[in-house]
Amino acid sequence: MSPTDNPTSAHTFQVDLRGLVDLLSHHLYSSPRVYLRELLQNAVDAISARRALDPGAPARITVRADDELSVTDTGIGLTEQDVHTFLATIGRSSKRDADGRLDGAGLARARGDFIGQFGIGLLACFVVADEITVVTRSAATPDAPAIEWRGSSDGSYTIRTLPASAKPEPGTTVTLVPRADAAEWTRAGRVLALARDFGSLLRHDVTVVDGNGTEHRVNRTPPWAERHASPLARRDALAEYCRAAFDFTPLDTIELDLPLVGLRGVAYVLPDAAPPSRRNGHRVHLKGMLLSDQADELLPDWAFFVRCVVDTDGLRPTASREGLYADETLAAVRDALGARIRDWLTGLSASDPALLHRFLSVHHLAVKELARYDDELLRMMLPWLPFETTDGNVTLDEFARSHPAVLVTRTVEEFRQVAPIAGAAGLGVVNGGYTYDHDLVHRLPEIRPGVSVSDLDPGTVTAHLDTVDPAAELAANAFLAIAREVVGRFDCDVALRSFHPTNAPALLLDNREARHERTRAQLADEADRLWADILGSLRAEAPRAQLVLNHLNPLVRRAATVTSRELAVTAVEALYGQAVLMTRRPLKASESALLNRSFISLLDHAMLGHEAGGAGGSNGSNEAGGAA
Ligand SMILES: Nc1ncnc2c1ncn2[C@@H]1O[C@H](COP(=O)(O)OP(=O)(O)OP(=O)(O)O)[C@@H](O)[C@H]1O
Repeated sequence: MSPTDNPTSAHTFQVDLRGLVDLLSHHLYSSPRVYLRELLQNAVDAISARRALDPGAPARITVRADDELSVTDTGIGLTEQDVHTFLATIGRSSKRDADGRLDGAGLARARGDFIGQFGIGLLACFVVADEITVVTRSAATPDAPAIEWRGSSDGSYTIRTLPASAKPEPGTTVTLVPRADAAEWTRAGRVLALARDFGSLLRHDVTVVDGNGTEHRVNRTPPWAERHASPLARRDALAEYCRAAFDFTPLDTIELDLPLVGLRGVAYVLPDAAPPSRRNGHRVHLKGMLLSDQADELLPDWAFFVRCVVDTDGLRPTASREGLYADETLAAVRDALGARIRDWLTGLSASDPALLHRFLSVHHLAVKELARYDDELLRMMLPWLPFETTDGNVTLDEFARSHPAVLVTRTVEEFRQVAPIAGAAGLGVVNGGYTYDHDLVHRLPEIRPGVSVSDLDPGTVTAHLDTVDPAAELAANAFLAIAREVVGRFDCDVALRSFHPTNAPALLLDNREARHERTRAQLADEADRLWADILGSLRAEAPRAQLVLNHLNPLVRRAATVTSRELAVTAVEALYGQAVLMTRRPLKASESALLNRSFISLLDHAMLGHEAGGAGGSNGSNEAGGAA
């Protein structure tokens, strides 16, 4: 059989409109409410098209909400041919060039002048109504008659010519009668709220007329596009807009202006701490029409502390028109807005440090968390973040100016114990015990190359404490020997130094590595052969802990001259025990036993002394005893 015996025939796709509307309403649009946005948008586009021909043409949109809903515009209108070509052909739009392609000049034109571009918007009306009526008269072809088109959700439509008197002026009225299950979307109150939400920044007059004939103005010029009597009045007007749109009073307002994409608006700084995980919805308007109030892709993630409202001509909507299309333009806009907010932050340090501090007092934890992963933010903010230091609560920059060798503790306890003494000895210590702080302080040299940062270790502190004079050291020698013997059992050295505050008798310098090394060594001693070898091979020369006795402290001076060995041992145990307690680290069993023992001995000694004193004698008998 030859191919000609079986001829091919051409067919056209059939579209099941009900299926398409179902698809749109369940999968493309988030809610039936979008029907009003599509109607307003078509009206705006029609006015833009008419004004391109006649710049003085009227520009009014009137929404009537009664038993039925209608939207009337003074736009370009349609001829019968236009109705067949554009209105009744799904996917066809007058807002692209004749070739109708979604690229090249046609798309550029659609994006430049109009909000719509896909040719599916009108279908959104079928989400709330089974029939749409369009009465229209063309402004481009003034002698063309007025046309009435009735489209049904089953895919059929009728068209008829009307007498000129039925529509004396050019423009279009779209009317729909809601289905019973969708009536709530076309009630006057709801329509006004929707119109204000979607259309508050539309650039042509929009009015909603309710069932009583009362007119409600929908849109206004945004405060950033208005002139104000003074910068303060401008700021107030912007803040007022924030209260109305977002329901909070901003800490500050940052004006946004990117002429290349026709974008203007404001970033509002949140007055309360927001977890960075909570992404802020920004309000994005496209040629005045609200595209989304949840657009989180407009700003870089780190800018979680602002909420924006912007109106732009240059960004693309997705087909649902509820989000921004992710293209290079959006990426460039995000970078540019990020740069603007960063400029605000850095500018604040010079122009309004008080505000910067207010900002950081609210957002510093979140800023710190992000700065660990975001190098840019780290560079920008680290010098400004408040840290607890031996100079009080200061920024790292301030701190590093007086202490180019920054020391940082690993725990809050270490800081509490060492800071007063290290501070008095002229050392600069930062509390690295709070979440993120230790990591962040260590990154300071990346942005301040002259600064060094190291973890606080016992040797550094001891080296900065004043040595005592040799004669005093010699006089205390016997006591120090007993002290070394007692605390040596805890892998601890003893040193005698002079330091402030004088009411601190002793300081236990101990760091985590040293503690871990000692625990490991202890395990090695207790372990069986195999494990002892393995643990032994890991042995490192870790610094021992150090008990530094304060020669300026009267109690220590007295203890150093005690002649009774027993009392000297008790004194060392008590001093060591108290110093361990001051570190606030958990006590080992042997340390608890030592504390108990020293407490009981001291009590015993005090009572003995009391009795001896009460009997008129001395406590010399005890000093003579001596054996431990
Ligand atoms: N109020 C109106 N005045 C004049 N023409 C209109 C009006 N409403 C719709 N049209 C015509 O009908 C066409 C289809 O409208 P529809 O809303 O379906 O798509 P669109 O606005 O072109 O694109 P989109 O799907 O992106 O909204 C429009 O391109 C326009 O030519």
